[in-house]
Amino acid sequence: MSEPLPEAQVSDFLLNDGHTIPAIGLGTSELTGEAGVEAIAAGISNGYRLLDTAVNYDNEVEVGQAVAAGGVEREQLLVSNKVPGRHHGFEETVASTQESLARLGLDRLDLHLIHWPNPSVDRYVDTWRGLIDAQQRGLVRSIGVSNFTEPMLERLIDETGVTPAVNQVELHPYFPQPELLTFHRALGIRTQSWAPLRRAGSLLSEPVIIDIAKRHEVVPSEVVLRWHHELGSVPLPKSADPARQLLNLDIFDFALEPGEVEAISGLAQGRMQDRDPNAHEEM
Ligand SMILES: NC(=O)C1=CN([C@@H]2O[C@H](COP(=O)(O)OP(=O)(O)OC[C@H]3O[C@@H](n4cnc5c(N)ncnc54)[C@H](OP(=O)(O)O)[C@@H]3O)[C@@H](O)[C@H]2O)C=CC1
Ligand SMILES: O=C(O)C(=O)[C@@H](O)[C@H](O)C(=O)CO
Repeated sequence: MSEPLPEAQVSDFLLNDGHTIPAIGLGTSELTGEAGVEAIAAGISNGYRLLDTAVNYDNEVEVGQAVAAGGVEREQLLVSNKVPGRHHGFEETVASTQESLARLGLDRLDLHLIHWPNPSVDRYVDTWRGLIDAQQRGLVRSIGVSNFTEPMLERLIDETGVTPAVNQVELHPYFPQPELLTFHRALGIRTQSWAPLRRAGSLLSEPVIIDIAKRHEVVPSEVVLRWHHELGSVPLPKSADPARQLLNLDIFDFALEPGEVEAISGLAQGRMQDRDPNAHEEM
């Protein structure tokens, strides 16, 4: 097993609720079974202190086992989960959170998100009230959302008075979402990036990214993940491979010039797939 990074190399961001969050996390979708436990435990050993999961990843048990076996104090780890669409509703959300804690073998989630707004169902405000209640009961430390648009965020705040700490959204150089990030900054909402490497397809072969990587003597994936950091977002790269997990963590010993950040954002071409939250819904 590779040597874990010194703690100092994974900096933290402040959330609007006064808590902090690591500046990078390990995405865990598709990390299931024994191999999933090993990959997530390797991530913890390699230095990840934020684990991103979801009820719908069917790996809460594996995440819990990795946390138990990862060799790091529980208080040093942030476990982040997501409420699925089929559990939307006030009572349903509280019950869902308690069931998740049982599967994870934890007494608290550090961050809990509404996974998708599902606007046609129109229960995301009730679900948000459920997360507020779960937080007040001490079941969850920080609460947030995922795949929410500006109007949806405004509605949550107008109707409940509670601003999400986080909005986790599809974000990568092909889909830089500058307006949404500006909106988040104005409201003090921390952005998290899902698919931050856009699943490591053509993005890592883009000439502009290769050139910037050569200039900084790093590799393209490090440039892309540093781009997220420069934008103030928390990328959640998923990797089952311990060497690539370590590589993805190694983004805190160089910085991109503003012109480089702008050039990378200039690769914008659209969403990765039909995941517009105004239309795409998941139960
Ligand atoms: N809130 C939401 O609706 C969503 C949340 N998410 C979250 O975001 C996480 C990350 O998103 P995901 O869709 O997995 O996509 P990513 O952009 O993280 O890409 C993951 C893919 O890239 C490969 N990879 C990882 N690191 C490298 C590297 N350094 N060089 C080359 N290839 C690499 C991985 O392969 P390998 O494992 O072999 O390294 C994997 O195939 C998810 O795991 C999940 O936690 C994702 C989608 C939606
Ligand atoms: O992985 C997640 O969290 C999801 O919500 C997925 O369903 C995601 O939207 C997806 O399917 C990406 O291909």
